[in-house]
Amino acid sequence: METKGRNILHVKDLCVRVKTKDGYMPLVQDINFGIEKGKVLGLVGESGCGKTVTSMSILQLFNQKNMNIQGSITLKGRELNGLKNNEMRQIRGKDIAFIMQNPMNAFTPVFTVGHQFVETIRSHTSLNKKQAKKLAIEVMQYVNLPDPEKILKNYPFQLSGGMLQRVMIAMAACLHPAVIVADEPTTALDLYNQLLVLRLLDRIRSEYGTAILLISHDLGVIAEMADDVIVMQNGRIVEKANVFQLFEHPHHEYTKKLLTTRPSLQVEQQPVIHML
Ligand SMILES: Nc1ncnc2c1ncn2[C@@H]1O[C@H](COP(=O)(O)OP(=O)(O)OP(=O)(O)O)[C@@H](O)[C@H]1O
Repeated sequence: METKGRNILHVKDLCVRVKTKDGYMPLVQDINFGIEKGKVLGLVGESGCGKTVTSMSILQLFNQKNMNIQGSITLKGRELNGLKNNEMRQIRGKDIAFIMQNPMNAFTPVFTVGHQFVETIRSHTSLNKKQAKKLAIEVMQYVNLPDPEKILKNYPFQLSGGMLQRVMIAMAACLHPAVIVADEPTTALDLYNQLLVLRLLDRIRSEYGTAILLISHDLGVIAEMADDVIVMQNGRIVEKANVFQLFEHPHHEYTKKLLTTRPSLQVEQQPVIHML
């Protein structure tokens, strides 16, 4: 999990501190992990343990005036930590995509889904509007979204959460990023849409070799999807292991406690969904 050479994404000694009136306060510390091409790394831990802070730091989404990020975050060997906003904008979406819990937050309410999809494609490619729209439709067909032309004409609020999440995944997938950071991508969805989204992510991983950092509090999702898992508690990694090892022989007391509350989603026991 940590051999830097094979890792597409490598995080070393990450420490994130927030500025307060009493000085800097650590939110996450000593975070070390790597993800190889085509692999899924699960990140689990209770609410507030630092999962989102870790993912936002990887994507350099924090305002550097309030947040101090130390350590190294390399994507295909390139250091991301400390890059300027305009440099990160070139990388986000193209080389590393972010899928967040609430897809509504990913879209601007005042523009149509199509406008936002096409502009995202155009900001990373030399395609003109017509070509970008064609690509958007192709990718939406790839993720089995019904009637892509109609969806593109909709505003975000006109689509269901599940539909919007799949559009966001289509947007994330269309530029074949090396890494997808998916922060609780299924939490806001009903079971049917959870399954669709997980299968889509798995398809993108297997077809494009995309590495996925999958953040979830749902150990059922992690068990289905992840190759390796890291467990966080109070801003630190307390355990790292292969998924089978973690579920069968958890070492840390906190991991054992998490596993006793294990739910929920048994993907293989669900009816087959004919979409992929
Ligand atoms: N922008 C911020 N400024 C100050 N503190 C923050 C900020 N973002 C997160 N925190 C704090 O950092 C800690 C970790 O939060 P984080 O959102 O990473 O947790 P999480 O594991 O993702 O939780 P959840 O599962 O509920 O999303 C929490 O104590 C949170 O209050």
